[in-house]
Amino acid sequence: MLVIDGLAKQYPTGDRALKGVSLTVPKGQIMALIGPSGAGKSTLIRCVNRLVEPTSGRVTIDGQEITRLSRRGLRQARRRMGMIFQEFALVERLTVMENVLSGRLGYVGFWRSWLRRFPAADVAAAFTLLERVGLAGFEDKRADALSGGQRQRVGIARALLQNPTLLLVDEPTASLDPKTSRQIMRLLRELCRERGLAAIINIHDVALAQMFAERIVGLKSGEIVYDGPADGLSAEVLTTIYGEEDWSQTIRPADEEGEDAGGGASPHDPAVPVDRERLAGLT
Ligand SMILES: Nc1ncnc2c1ncn2[C@@H]1O[C@H](COP(=O)(O)OP(=O)(O)OP(=O)(O)O)[C@@H](O)[C@H]1O
Repeated sequence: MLVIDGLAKQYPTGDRALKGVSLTVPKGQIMALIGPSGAGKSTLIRCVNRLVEPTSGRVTIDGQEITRLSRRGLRQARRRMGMIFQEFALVERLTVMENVLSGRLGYVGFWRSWLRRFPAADVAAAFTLLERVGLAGFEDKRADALSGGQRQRVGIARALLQNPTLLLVDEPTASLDPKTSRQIMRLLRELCRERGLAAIINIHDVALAQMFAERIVGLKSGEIVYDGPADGLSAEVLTTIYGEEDWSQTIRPADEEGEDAGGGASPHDPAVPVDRERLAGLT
């Protein structure tokens, strides 16, 4: 369980990005964070794992106060927080498998990771995860040869290989087409359910947030102005969050008809033969 209590962030420029945000995200809950540009969504997500240092307030995960940890303690605690970014943050010239295994860097020692020699169990777990995210057969493909949706799947597999209890997801669909965006959101929801993972997803697309998150938190100017169920997002609430607008086209019923429920890789993506022997060299 994640508990955020009175979190505030003032950047050195004077910008007050967060003004005392408090919320609790229970195990297994998917929470979408919405709000206009500059509302503080990214700052909030980054304060949870202290990529951005909060000015004041507390962040606690499963009883451990993250905001009090030393650098070393923080490094260990970050293993439990899987981070998934908009821009995928893959190492382009490395293979899919190598990118996924980099999720274990917080666990294996420096020399092992530098030499990219990972325990056999990690490699086996990475194979299983790649299969789960629909990328079986892509292990040996270079990251820069993948489509946006495939890259995001690699990012998800990498985050899950950490064995996190919480996912921090920053605009996962910002550079994806609408169908791929749905597939990625569905995959995230399924994985959270399967693993009892909590997730905070910073997302601009209100309809997608409504469709895939059970809880929506609306931020405006560093403060929570809505915290409730997805179907509570009325035109009035959206006006409070974003300002006056015609919201009738934005608010959609949570229907997913006509979607591909498999979440697998596109049939147009040629499968790549897996060189298991070469990958065995990583162990
Ligand atoms: N590194 C920084 N230095 C100074 N100010 C910053 C920094 N990062 C963010 N801010 C400011 O903090 C406020 C919140 O920014 P943040 O990026 O968290 O908002 P956001 O809701 O994620 O926006 P967007 O949806 O556009 O990504 C903004 O006023 C922004 O200008």
